[in-house]
Amino acid sequence: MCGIIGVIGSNSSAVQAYYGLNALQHRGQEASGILTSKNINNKYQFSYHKGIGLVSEVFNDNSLFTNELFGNISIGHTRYSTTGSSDSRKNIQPFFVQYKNGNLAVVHNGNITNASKIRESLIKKGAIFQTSSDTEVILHLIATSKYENQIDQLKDALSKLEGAFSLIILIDGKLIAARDKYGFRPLSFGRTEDSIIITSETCALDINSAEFIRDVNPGEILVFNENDLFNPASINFEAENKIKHCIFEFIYFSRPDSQIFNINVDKIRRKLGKKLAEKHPVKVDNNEKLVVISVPDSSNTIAIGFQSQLSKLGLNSKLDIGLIRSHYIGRTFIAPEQGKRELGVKIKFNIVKGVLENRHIVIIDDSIVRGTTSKQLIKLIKEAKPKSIHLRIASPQILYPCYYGMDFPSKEELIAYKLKNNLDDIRNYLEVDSLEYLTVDELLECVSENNPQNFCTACFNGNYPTLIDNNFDKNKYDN
Ligand SMILES: O=P(O)(O)OC[C@H]1O[C@H](OP(=O)(O)OP(=O)(O)O)[C@H](O)[C@@H]1O
Ligand SMILES: NC(=O)CC[C@H](N)C(=O)O
Ligand code: SF4
Ligand SMILES: [Mg+2]
Repeated sequence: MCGIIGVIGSNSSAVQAYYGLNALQHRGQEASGILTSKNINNKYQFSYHKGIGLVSEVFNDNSLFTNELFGNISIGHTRYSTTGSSDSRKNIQPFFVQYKNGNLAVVHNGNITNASKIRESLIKKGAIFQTSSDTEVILHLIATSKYENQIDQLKDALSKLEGAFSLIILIDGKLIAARDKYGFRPLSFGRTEDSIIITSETCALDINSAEFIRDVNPGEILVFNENDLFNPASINFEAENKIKHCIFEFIYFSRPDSQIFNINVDKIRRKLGKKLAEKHPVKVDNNEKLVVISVPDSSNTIAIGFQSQLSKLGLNSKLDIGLIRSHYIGRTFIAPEQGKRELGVKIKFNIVKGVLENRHIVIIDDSIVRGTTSKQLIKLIKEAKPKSIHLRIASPQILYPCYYGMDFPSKEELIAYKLKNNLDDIRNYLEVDSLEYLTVDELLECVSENNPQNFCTACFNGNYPTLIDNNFDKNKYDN
């Protein structure tokens, strides 16, 4: 998914980008970078700093902001790799080049499904690629466009891309936001007194005390000029928009304090929990008290909704904290290798024995992807000897790969696919007393204030909104 941010206007733009990237850390934990443009004697110059690791690890020296990153336009990125190796420094964004019209830099959230085709046709014409990432084709397409004007070049380039892209582009004196016609990934912008901030999630506006203005529309290019900051030019580069927001942004990716696709994430997570309890409640013999526990952090709000709905249904329950999560371990699902994910889950959670022992427990999680988290957690919870363990999942079974910015590229990795979507087999594998998921329809009912047709649900039902590359290989261009 990745987190992106762009700031134009203030001379502390890089510091604002840094604060924003910290707020977006949950969207990518592998690498991060900030690039700043400064105008020295009427000449624009880029300076940048990037590295492998968390934002706080990469930017651990304050003097970077006073000595290097001090211009009035900055862009930043925190990476969760989907195309191109995660541990290769060359794939760390922002990417930048100098070309016939000046300096050009980009940060990207999403995954371009025809990147391989474009790359190979450019290579045939003599292009030299520096990275193994899909994002690099954007720079090539802009630089090789037949148009003179930079906005025309950009329109030309973007209309050749397929798949998911929320972009922030920095050219001399301008900051540009653009979003694919489906609006797969979020992108919005806001303002402070003297700057404009464009970002993946509104939590990065809040951390900068910026006021939200609106989302960048699907198929829109928005151009902010340093000389007229608050009057951006809006250009549509696609005649027709077929909106397909990623519904997984609500389920897991985004932070609950963000507003994405014009809805508060927190509100949808609560609804998911309520719907789950309404359609798939847990009933215990003699209405004995059921202890509802969430798998922190992504399911905390879902568990609140679940328990409040159980109470409404007259079912005896209480919400409690049965799992303690180490905050020194990040998100495990988005770790790039299975070994790291397994180790991550193992060292991330501890149980609160007194809460679980001799109780009926329902564990609430937002999703089961590879099954790494639930398998290990249930084993751990059993050490506390509960009376029974039930599992409720606030999304449908994930049966198909995502090609739009989430890294589960092969079906064979997905536990529901491996077990042929047989609920009993999954329940037996996880060793729980009962297991239920939300259905796709139930999930869509939770986003009904937006048009449910406007959401991508391909990883649950295989209805991909675009052509996909069945031979996709994340590491195709890695050595
Ligand atoms: O079935 P799996 O392949 O294990 O993936 C699903 C799990 O991973 C995610 O949590 P994660 O630990 O990434 O993030 P969180 O701490 O924000 O919940 C998600 O919330 C599930 O708990
Ligand atoms: N998850 C993302 O948004 C990834 C961006 C880009 N495709 C990369 O792999 O770096
Ligand atoms: S396939 Fe799933 S994760 Fe990917 S964009 Fe669609 S809903 Fe989101
Ligand atoms: Mg989780």
